[in-house]
Amino acid sequence: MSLAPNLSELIARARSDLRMGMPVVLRSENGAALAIAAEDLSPARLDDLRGLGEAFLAITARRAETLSARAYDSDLARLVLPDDADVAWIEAVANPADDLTHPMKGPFQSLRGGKAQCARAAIALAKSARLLPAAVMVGIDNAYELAATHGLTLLPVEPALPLMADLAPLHDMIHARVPLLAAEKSRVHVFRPDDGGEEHYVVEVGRPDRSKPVLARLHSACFTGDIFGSMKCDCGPQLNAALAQMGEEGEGILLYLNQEGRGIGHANKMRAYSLQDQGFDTVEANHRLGFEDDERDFRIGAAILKEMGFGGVRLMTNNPNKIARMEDQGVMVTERVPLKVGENRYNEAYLATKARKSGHLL
Ligand SMILES: Nc1nc2c(ncn2[C@@H]2O[C@H](COP(=O)(O)OP(=O)(O)OP(=O)(O)O)[C@@H](O)[C@H]2O)c(=O)[nH]1
Ligand SMILES: [Zn+2]
Repeated sequence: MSLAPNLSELIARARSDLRMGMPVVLRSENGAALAIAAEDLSPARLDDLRGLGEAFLAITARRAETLSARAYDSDLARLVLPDDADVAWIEAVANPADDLTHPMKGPFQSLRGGKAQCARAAIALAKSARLLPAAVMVGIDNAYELAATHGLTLLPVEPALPLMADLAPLHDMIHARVPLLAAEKSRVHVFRPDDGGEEHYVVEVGRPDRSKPVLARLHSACFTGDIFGSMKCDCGPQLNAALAQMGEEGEGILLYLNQEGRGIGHANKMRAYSLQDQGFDTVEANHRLGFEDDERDFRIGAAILKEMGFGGVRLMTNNPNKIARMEDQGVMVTERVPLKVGENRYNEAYLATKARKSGHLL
């Protein structure tokens, strides 16, 4: 019956359940598990979960590396919860905030041997909910009964994992004229994905010819830089400079992609900033939190450009990875237009790290 949620809707539901601190039931071919995001876990929920069996904490291999814990499942580790582990223990393992003041965490016992699919799904869901990539879990036998009794979302893991990795189709929901200071003849488009994920925005300056490469910027959201004028990065000046050049040329396409913090979300970016205050650089901070250097999905940018009818771009960027990803996805980059603005004494080390570790062009 069409009233029941389909797989993509179940994934969206599981994502928001985790975000609210609710447990979800994950069912894979070799066993089921109950999972709760490690972030904001209440003591009562932890007690209930522990009452169901041997609990463990799933973290990414990146976080395990910092903790010197064994990651037998290659991309993730499943740490056995010691008998006396409480919410504070879980917080300290999942969240690197106090790694320096309390460096002696562990030793940890990691689970090994197969059966990591549910943990993999829990971490993928936590990442897509923009939470810390860590989940408290317990293996269960009675997945259907538990989900039905407690009204929990039940997600089949084998079909869900590839669907989560796929790019959901995006649709141009609405566009309207919005005169901008930098470019009066502008329209703002709202693109919404099918999967209940983030919307993305496009500023179309003028009416660019679809048959020629268009001056384009793929800008990843940076709330602190774009809105508040943070000097920790160069995002605000880059956004303004891109719009100014499009205004001068009379046409261009600015994609404003909701991939805050290189795709880790705003709260996690602020956690990364706090680690940077402790002396870690931008890449190390991401790793300590359990993320890769860059968690953005540039397929979104290419899909929006293609949907709007553009096959080629003159891309305003210093990031060679953006160019490579556009070309992988069939959007030709005929020219790189450098965008070097906004360097200041607060962001010089950040920009130097991006050049040294992430291949950004100076
Ligand atoms: N995780 C994390 N994200 C950051 C940090 N500083 C800035 N960001 C994010 O980095 C992204 C920068 O986006 P862009 O300016 O589009 O991309 P870029 O890779 O710098 O490439 P170009 O600007 O095109 O050269 C934004 O999503 C910011 O929110 C940081 O220290 N940590
Ligand atoms: Zn920024």
